[in-house]
Amino acid sequence: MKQVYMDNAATTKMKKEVLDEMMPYFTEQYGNPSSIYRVGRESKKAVEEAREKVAKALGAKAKEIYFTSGGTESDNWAVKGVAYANKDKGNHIITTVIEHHAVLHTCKYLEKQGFEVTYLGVDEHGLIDLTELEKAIKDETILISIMYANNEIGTVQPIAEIGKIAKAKGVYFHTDAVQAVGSVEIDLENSDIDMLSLSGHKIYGPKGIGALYIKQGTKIHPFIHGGSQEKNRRAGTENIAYMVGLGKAIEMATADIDGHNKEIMALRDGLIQRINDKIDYVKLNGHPEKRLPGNVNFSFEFIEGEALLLSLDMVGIAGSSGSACTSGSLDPSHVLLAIGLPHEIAHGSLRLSIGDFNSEEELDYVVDNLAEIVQRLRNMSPLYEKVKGEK
Ligand SMILES: Cc1ncc(COP(=O)(O)O)c(C=O)c1O
Ligand code: FES
Repeated sequence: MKQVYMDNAATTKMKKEVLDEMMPYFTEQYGNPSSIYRVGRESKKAVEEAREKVAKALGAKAKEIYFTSGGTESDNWAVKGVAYANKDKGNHIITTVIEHHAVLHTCKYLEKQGFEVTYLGVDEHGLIDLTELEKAIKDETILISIMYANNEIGTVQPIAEIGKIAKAKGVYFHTDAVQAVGSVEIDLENSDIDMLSLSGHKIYGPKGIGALYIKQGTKIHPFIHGGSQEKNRRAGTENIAYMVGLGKAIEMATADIDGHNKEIMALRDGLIQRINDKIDYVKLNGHPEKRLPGNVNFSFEFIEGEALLLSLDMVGIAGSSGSACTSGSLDPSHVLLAIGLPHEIAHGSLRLSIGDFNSEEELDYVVDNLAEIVQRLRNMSPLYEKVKGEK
């Protein structure tokens, strides 16, 4: 059966070029970077070259890049690390209600440890209000953590403006850029971002590797205690092959962001257009313009997301939904509720995230099948029959 993978925001298929660069570090190049003999020195060199690549892709200095096990660890480190290191200054953190759980659950944990957290709301498109942010800052505020782009609805926040506000008030600014890297130009040297999280598996690199950018001079605690790796801040023998993979993946993902976005956006806009044309009672979630190039998120009235996903899977299409059944909790997505969707509409949502391996022809297959499935499911819905009858 045909397989169409449209869940690139969940994870991406690793590129062959990335795997090729990683391979020698599993076998011949096995040295410990901390050792002084040749195989060790070669590993050290590979790690530092990978760090350079990550730094270059983000306009940062190599010494400001710390390898981690992924986006989740980077977020945990940034938020907890700054909170604990700056307790003498204050105990207040500002974030948003639409963050990834890696930030939200970390903040919930910190609340139990005596920190106070303000969760900013968002408008119907998923954007925060800058005036509200400014008003939320108080003398005790030590950190603002706001994601660059949202993983579910793709909305891109006004990061430069947030950075300016944070800097003017002398508050650290962390951004979770796991979904943004490779899709937006990032120039850290000329930004007011103090910490930035990224992850390998969202940019055609391996899973289980990521990085945290920590601007020089930022007061932050180490995350893992032990050996002297990562400048005494994140101990443990380096996962060299994966670091090399992340270096290659980010180099490829940022080589031509504009050109790449044009291609992906053409596919995305075509998909949005065709869904709007072919299916009624639909709503595009997220910002009409300020959104990630590959993100498509629709709500379909009179539909259960779970039934939709299972039916799509039966014809080989992989997408995702903010519905309870896929998130493992009873509530629908906190992001869809935060943009004001009623429960029943949030339940009927579908995210299709387009990536480098998708083609125009695949989109035709998706739209044709989606239209058919939606109609079939709606024909089983008494509510839909009632609304149709009234029309
Ligand atoms: C916005 C965002 N932050 C953090 C993460 C977590 O990254 P990782 O899977 O590398 O731990 C993800 C991925 O699910 C994400 O989309
Ligand atoms: S769609 Fe699965 S619980 Fe509603």
